[in-house]
Amino acid sequence: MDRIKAEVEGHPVVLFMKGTVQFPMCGFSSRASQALKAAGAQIHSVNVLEDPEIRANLPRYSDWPTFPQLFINGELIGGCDITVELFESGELARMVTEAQKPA
Ligand SMILES: N[C@@H](CCC(=O)N[C@@H](CS)C(=O)NCC(=O)O)C(=O)O
Repeated sequence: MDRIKAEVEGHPVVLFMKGTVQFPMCGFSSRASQALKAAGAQIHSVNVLEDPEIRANLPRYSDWPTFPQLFINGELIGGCDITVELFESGELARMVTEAQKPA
């Protein structure tokens, strides 16, 4: 739980996914990472397939059962469907721009 907290609080845009942004291992993770990239996000990704402990505990931390999971500024935004919807409405670009603004 401490490691998950450190990840989500250590970067403005965090995507827990299956595989990597370059080599996604699941269609949902692929779509979410593509939408984030298109929205201009600098994605900090965590490959849950390589980290069974995070894979097992993240759903309890976030109260969200599946992957991918997107966090912006430490807050759960949702999975693939929500990420793509936010991208299509233009809201995702606004959110990542705001989150990545230098302090
Ligand atoms: N509707 C979901 C779809 C995500 C989904 O169904 N993910 C599955 C397949 S990758 C999952 O995480 N299953 C549980 C697991 O693999 O631990 C979304 O918007 O993210």
